[in-house]
Amino acid sequence: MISAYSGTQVRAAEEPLLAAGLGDVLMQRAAHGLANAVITELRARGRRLYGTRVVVLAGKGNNGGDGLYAAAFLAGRGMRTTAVLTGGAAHPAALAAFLRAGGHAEELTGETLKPLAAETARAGVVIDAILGTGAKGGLRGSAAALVEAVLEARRTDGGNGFVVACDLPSGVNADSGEAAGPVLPADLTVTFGGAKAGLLADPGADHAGRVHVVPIGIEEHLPAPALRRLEEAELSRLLPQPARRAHKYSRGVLGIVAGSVQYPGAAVLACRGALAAGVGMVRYLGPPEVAHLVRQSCPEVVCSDGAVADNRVQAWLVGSGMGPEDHEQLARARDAIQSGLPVVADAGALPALPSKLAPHVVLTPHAGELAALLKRLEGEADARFGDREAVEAATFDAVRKAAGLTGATVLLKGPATLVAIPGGEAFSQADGTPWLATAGSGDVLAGVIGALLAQAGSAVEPYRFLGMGDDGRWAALAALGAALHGIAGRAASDARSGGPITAGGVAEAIPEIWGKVSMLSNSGAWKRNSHSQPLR
Ligand SMILES: NC(=O)C1=CN([C@@H]2O[C@H](COP(=O)(O)OP(=O)(O)OC[C@H]3O[C@@H](n4cnc5c(N)ncnc54)[C@H](O)[C@@H]3O)[C@@H](O)[C@H]2O)[C@@H](O)CC1
Ligand SMILES: Nc1ncnc2c1ncn2[C@@H]1O[C@H](COP(=O)(O)OP(=O)(O)O)[C@@H](O)[C@H]1O
Ligand SMILES: [K+]
Repeated sequence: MISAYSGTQVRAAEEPLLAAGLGDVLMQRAAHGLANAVITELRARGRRLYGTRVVVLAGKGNNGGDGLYAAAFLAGRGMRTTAVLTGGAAHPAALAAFLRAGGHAEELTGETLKPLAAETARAGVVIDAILGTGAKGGLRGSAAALVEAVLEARRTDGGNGFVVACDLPSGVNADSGEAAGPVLPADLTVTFGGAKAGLLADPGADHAGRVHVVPIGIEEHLPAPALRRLEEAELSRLLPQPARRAHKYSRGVLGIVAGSVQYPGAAVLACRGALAAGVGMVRYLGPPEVAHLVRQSCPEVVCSDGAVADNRVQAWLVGSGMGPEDHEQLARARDAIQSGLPVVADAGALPALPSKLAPHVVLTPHAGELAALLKRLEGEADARFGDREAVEAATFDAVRKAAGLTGATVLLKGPATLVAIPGGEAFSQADGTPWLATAGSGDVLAGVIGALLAQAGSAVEPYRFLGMGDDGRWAALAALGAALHGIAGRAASDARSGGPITAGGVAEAIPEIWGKVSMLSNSGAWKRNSHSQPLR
């Protein structure tokens, strides 16, 4: 699991070591990790260190100090290093070390801005150490002008050096991933002590490139993370496996209220997602025309046009492919949401939610749907997240806000899919490929999460190892679904040499991904019944 922290959490964890006079030791460790990452990257690219030009953009604080110490180390290895001092001053000891090592420093001024921007754009390596966790707001003033000029020079002259962000791309908010001003996008972010939450949430995640965490000795002082990312070890532990004496009802039945005469395909794709994700049985409720199509495409599904109350299930999925005019389906969706069972509420169910929900209700909006939901809940006049762009500019805050206002678990779909419960645990999964942005892909995801909810029952124990409160399991389940969906999408594309995929293709890829991920677990996966079948 990747654990990510707010800037404040990391700074608090540094406190005891700073109080013990270890500030310079921490900085040396950070700088060393940064320099080593640069060397590893250059070697991986088949580039020589000797003579390669490095420009470090160094702010006046400790982030700039890290960058200057790292550049001093690289100068000692024969790299040609220039420091651009962006804040009118620099960390004195780090600057002295840099100059001693043979580095060359330039002050950023009105006159030097253009030539320094051109030099930065041409450099083989750029270390962005303007601002770190001490930033207030985005880049401003001459530092902002420099980054804009570098971006412009790269656009026009095509510089292709790689950019390494020191701790986080300067101007990205460590807590939220927001970026109020210009940002130099990094190929690699080397972050210290623990990943920053803003590196796992867009737009910060988009600017960060690959994220590499360098331990500096503060780790034992870190609290519970602000944001988690499940990796293979956790996924394999959390994937349900049928017990030897399982029967279809004990494995979990998912009721699906989805699709409409206008969008019948959504019902089919949701069913396919659910069937691929290990559920014991799917019951479909909807108009006869849609049920007919579902039967033809998925003969495993039991269809009816009955009422929610007449169907015994362990979880519901409602809303995919439904519009505001589908009154009968919407009435079923409301009944399902109020049943007290775990529910995925997707697409068309989102505008028709009851006012107070609980974390066992998982909402699955994309950014546009989340904006509409928040606009309704906050009131149009006060809405901070009134449109898709506003949500995309602050995804982590938006998803947390929606969880807080609704009381539900909220999953915001996107390149980094975020999941949050009210006032608590949050996850970020970025396992997919942009090819997943294809019609019907969200319906498959809703089916997958529905199937996981149906299999999870009320079990709490399997999630304890994640170190969260009990409600956090709803977020973990949703994150597990997003991860499966993302990995399956990537596998489906890889099987076509990286080419496009269809939503149906994603569903088809899920069982094999499930099998592969489960095989990684040797601790015995999640067992609902007492007689478990060992994994082979
Ligand atoms: N505390 C420590 O001893 C350690 C800190 N570390 C590094 O130090 C960084 C944090 O250092 P600082 O607290 O000095 O803060 P920064 O280096 O992030 O920011 C420095 C200063 O920039 C100014 N500033 C803030 N917002 C600005 C903006 N929007 N535009 C222009 N200037 C702005 C402020 O005066 C601020 O104090 C971390 O990100 C990490 O890289 C690491 O070296 C590990 C140890
Ligand atoms: N750029 C992207 N990179 C990776 N995954 C993406 C990207 N854009 C969208 N996705 C994923 O694709 C799915 C799209 O869902 P959604 O927008 O609901 O599609 P639809 O409504 O057509 O079913 C989500 O799982 C989302 O996380
Ligand atoms: K930085």
